[in-house]
Amino acid sequence: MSKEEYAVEVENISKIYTLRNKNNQYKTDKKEFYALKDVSFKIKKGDVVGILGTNGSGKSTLSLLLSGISEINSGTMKINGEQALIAINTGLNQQLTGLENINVKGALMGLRKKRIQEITNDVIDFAELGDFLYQPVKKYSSGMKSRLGFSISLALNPDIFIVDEALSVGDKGFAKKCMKRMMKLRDEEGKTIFFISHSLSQVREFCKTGMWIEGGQLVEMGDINKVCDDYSVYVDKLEAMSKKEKKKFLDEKFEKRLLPKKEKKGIAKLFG
Ligand SMILES: Nc1ncnc2c1ncn2[C@@H]1O[C@H](COP(=O)(O)OP(=O)(O)OP(=O)(O)O)[C@@H](O)[C@H]1O
Repeated sequence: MSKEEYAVEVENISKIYTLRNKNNQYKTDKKEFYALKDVSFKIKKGDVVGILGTNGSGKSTLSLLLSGISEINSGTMKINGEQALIAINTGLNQQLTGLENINVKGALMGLRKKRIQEITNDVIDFAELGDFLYQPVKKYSSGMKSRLGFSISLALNPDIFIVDEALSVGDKGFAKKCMKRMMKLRDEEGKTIFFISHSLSQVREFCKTGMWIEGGQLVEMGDINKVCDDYSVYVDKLEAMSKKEKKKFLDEKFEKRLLPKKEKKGIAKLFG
């Protein structure tokens, strides 16, 4: 591991996505909005961060940025160490078998044959997929893909793990085994872990720091229990609203995420 105190330092990062308008597919009718806007934080090495937020708030967008799969539109991001994303639908080539996927990933990372063999042995041992490792991934169930993806990321042994709802599709036994392994990463190996889950009890139990993202912005960061408490109050408030009130509230919130025309021109200039 490198000497820096922080595993991740991000300052004012934004991610912009384009939305197509209803009934119209012309370019001029596209809307741009902030999936994330001006998010800043620093995470110390060895911290275990639970990312909370309602549907569409920007959690997965952040996980893709942190893992380097997606690029920021503005701001700065410094990642000190190797990182790996563990998510339901990323990183596996559907046409290749489980074993071929391991080889391709290892080769892309420039690993030696011996290291790839070690990783393969670890995956065979942890994923418990048996003969399915010789089948193309497209023949896997979603739970089996999650087993393979999780096992590959574990075997690669990065400094920073980003876990995005990966456990939600696995069976109970495998989810339990993964949690146990992740606790070991946390307690004995001092890894930095970002953990996205809609299960507040799981997040409270596993994480030290809470990060609440809402409407693409960082609302609160701090002690996990405090952030979970405040987030629960918000969710309860939202649930207590009538359907109409809720729609109005969410629409207004979304309006705030749209890029104003003036700003849009500036961004277009900067990023082509
Ligand atoms: N590739 C994309 N193109 C356009 N919009 C996108 C894309 N990916 C996500 N979005 C939008 O960006 C916003 C943030 O999505 P994101 O997936 O980060 O939310 P989330 O907090 O992970 O939600 P959930 O809890 O439902 O998984 C949403 O409005 C989503 O529709």
